Amino acid sequence: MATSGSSHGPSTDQPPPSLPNSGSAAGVCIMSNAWKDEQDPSLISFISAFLGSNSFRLNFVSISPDLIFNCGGVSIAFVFVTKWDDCCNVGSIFNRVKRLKAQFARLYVVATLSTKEQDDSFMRSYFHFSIRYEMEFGKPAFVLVTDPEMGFEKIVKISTSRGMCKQQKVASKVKVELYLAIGSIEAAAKTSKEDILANTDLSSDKADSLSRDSLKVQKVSILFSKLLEFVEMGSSVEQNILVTGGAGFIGTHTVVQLLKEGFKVSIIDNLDNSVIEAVDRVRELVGPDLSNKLEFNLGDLRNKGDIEKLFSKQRFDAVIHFAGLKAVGESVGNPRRYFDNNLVGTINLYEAMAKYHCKMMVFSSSATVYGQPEKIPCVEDFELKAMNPYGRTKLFLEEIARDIHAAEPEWRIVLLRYFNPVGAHESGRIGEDPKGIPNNLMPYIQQVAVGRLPELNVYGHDYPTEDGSAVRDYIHVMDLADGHIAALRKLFADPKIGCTAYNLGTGRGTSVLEMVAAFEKASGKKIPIKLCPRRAGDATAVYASTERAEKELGWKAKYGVDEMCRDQWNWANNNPWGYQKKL
Ligand SMILES: O=c1ccn([C@@H]2O[C@H](COP(=O)(O)OP(=O)(O)O[C@H]3O[C@H](CO)[C@H](O)[C@H](O)[C@H]3O)[C@@H](O)[C@H]2O)c(=O)[nH]1
Repeated sequence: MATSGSSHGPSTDQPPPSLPNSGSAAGVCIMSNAWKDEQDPSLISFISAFLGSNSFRLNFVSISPDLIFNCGGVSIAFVFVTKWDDCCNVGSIFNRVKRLKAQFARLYVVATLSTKEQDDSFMRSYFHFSIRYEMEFGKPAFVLVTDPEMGFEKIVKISTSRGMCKQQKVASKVKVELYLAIGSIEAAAKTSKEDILANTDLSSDKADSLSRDSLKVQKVSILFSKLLEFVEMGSSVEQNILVTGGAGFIGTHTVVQLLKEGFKVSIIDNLDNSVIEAVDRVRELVGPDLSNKLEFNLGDLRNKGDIEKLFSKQRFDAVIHFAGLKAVGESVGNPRRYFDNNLVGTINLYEAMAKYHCKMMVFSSSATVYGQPEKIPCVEDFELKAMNPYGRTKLFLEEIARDIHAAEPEWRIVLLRYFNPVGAHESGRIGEDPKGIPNNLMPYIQQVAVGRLPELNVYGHDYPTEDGSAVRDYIHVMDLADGHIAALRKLFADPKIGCTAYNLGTGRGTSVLEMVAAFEKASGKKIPIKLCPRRAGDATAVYASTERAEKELGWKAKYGVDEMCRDQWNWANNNPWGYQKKL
């Protein structure tokens, strides 16, 4: 198409414009094959070139939304309703939206309603059908567009008014730019027609139609560049994460990382095995600005009212579910307490999540679900079995998660099977602080080192291992915390995640005696030991296959045993009595 070399006249031959800040690999745009087939091919090739020039990879696949943008692990889905016919297609539109709403936390329905009648009819239907199709106001966001080529103005306005945009400033800047852009297009369109007439012998009508075509392309290009900015803004919108048991050992370390990664966090914890001082220290570690994004709620998952209170006042994008009891020995003596806490609490949580359409969960499972593994390393698809009531709660909860997902496939659940979490935050301000005599190896060693306990009982010195003591896969709690961030990003990014288990371990086995030696080296303290018979139910050697987590979550443990012992000692040395001032 010729515009006679005009430098400012729009032309379909011009390369698509670039976004000002688009760096390399801005993200992925997935376009529905069906949607693509309904559009004019020139529009699709324009969009494709445009996205390409802005470092967006465009893939055409069969998907239910029309477009999905994924930037930085956040998926934003768009559906375009271009034909509104209130006598025929309303039910199918709302049905489709209902289905997609359950699958995408960020879904926008862009409805083109060019006449007042269509607009009125839409409003009537929206309120009429909202209960039947489980619409809540603003969820999903319906973006009503009167000028199909200028939908972005509405998108920004509506998203701003609904508080979706993190930075109002950004939204208003975009709006100003948009108005400037509209003005410049109009100016460009006029110039273009004059240029065509001045530089060619085309008729006025032909020049008119050419300039209209090119105007259309330019409008589309503006729409898309703004859509992309919106998507980028959307990806920086704070996601709100509910962390159950967030005051505990793994919880506090994960909350620090979540806040540092830009998430907003609400903790619910009954402080059964933790103290509020741990949350105060998390606040101190992240500083006042990030601390403002952390909320603590004293509550118990067994109490439905506590959960309801939480969900009814804010929307959560996902839940990381740590809350639960974890002492093997105690569970043998009091299984009902374990079933009540771990099972009932989790079932209540699922109910509230379903009611409030929050269907993404990262669940704290455990390597305990492998029982006594027949082979090592443990691979996620090994047969599962439990050895004690605590282990059974983890196994049941994994099964419950799989059943829920099988019945309602829109759920996305990641089951993280922790191996042996140890270590502490490098600051030495937060760490593990079990109540009573510790059951686990490292807290026990730590208490011997600070003089709280006289010696370590080494359970088993006749195992068929190099030094006769049992072998485990110890993992630094900060690596574990990062594993949760990776799992969360995976949940947001991958609609096909389903219900998937991942091992979080290092893939390396260390014996009890090697661990004692490493701690002695890190602390400079002698740890007196007593060789004792094997502990009932202990496996000889357990360590993880880390392949699936590496491949699918892009996560790998960074720290070795020396760093684990260094940080554990730093915590113990600075807090010999844990979070208590003194005993
Ligand atoms: O005072 C102690 C405590 C432990 N050990 C030994 O140290 C090793 C590690 O024991 P932990 O109790 O620290 O950890 P476990 O491997 O037994 O269990 C941990 O990992 C399991 C999964 O493998 C479950 O998740 C469980 O909840 C969790 O505590 C075992 O050989 C144990 O016998 C001692 O010798 N002395």
